[in-house]
Amino acid sequence: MNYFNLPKIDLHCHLDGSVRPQTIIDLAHQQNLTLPSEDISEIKSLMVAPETCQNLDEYLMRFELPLSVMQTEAGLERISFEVFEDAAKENVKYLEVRFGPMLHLQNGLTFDQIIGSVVKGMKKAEEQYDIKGNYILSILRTMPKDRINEVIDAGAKYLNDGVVAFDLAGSEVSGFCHEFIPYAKYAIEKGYRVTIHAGEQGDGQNVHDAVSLLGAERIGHGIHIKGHPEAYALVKNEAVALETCPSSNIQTKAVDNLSSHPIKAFHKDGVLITINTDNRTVSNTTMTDEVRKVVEEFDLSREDYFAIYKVSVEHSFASDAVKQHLLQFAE
Ligand SMILES: O=c1[nH]cnc2c1ncn2[C@H]1C[C@H](O)[C@@H](CO)O1
Ligand SMILES: [Zn+2]
Repeated sequence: MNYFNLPKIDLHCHLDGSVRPQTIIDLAHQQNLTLPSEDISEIKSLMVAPETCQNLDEYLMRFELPLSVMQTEAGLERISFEVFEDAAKENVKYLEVRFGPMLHLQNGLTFDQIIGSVVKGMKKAEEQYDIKGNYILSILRTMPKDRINEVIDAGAKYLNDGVVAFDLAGSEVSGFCHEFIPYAKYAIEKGYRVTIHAGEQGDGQNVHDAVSLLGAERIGHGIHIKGHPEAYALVKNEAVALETCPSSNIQTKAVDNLSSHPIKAFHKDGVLITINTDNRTVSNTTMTDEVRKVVEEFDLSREDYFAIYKVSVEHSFASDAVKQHLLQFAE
């Protein structure tokens, strides 16, 4: 299989984890910021999480540097354009990018400016390349909750015009969903779709809670439904799609190595899985690499690949028209 030429869909990609190292240097100069180094390979090494991370929390420390240059409208718009450009150039046909608006308040931007800037960058890329996209607004579980509804309100202006869904991200502790029930409910009432990071560092019960308490239609990672029969059955029976990110899962120690990743076992058993990058820079990856790794490690056929592609289309938060467009690329 020619992995580069295959049509691909990425439903789980973080904006701040997918910044080009050169862009960090350019924006730091424009914004008069001092960098730890001017050398691009050193900047890259500060952004890429090592395979020897202890856990998710260590992985999450790699976002500080990119976030430092993501505090202006121009910076956000450029980075958004570039992530769609990079994906389009490797035949990603549809990309859902997520980010945490609350992480971009350091210079006094409003939520409208923050969300408006990334949507503008995405639309510019959609005009130039054969790619379609949408944004997901992530709330960081460890941050104060007092402004969550403000984020939801600000994003509502862009709903189905660049923004489609609500997510919870960041460090994962057991039972976190209980604290977020009113916020997820508010987002759903406003018209957001819901995907939640769960079962990555935390247990399978978090996945069960995300679906049953928060209304998640998709789950970020969801690895730990393995070993939790109730969560496994719920995900399978309710056709909740898992957004699997193989390279990231190894770095964060969600799995020991690729061969022990449950992705193929899930797929063979009818649990809906998708293949995604998580963070193009922090995980030092592309969709081409993620697809190659999964297909080669688990000896998937072309038919298997396109079955997964179709799950991605069906469970994307794209409009029906975009879904029809994406199905044209399927075999
Ligand atoms: O894989 C992840 N799990 C949980 N949180 C994550 C992951 N990748 C990135 N994040 C966090 C760090 C980013 O700053 C934030 C918003 O994109 O989301
Ligand atoms: Zn993620």
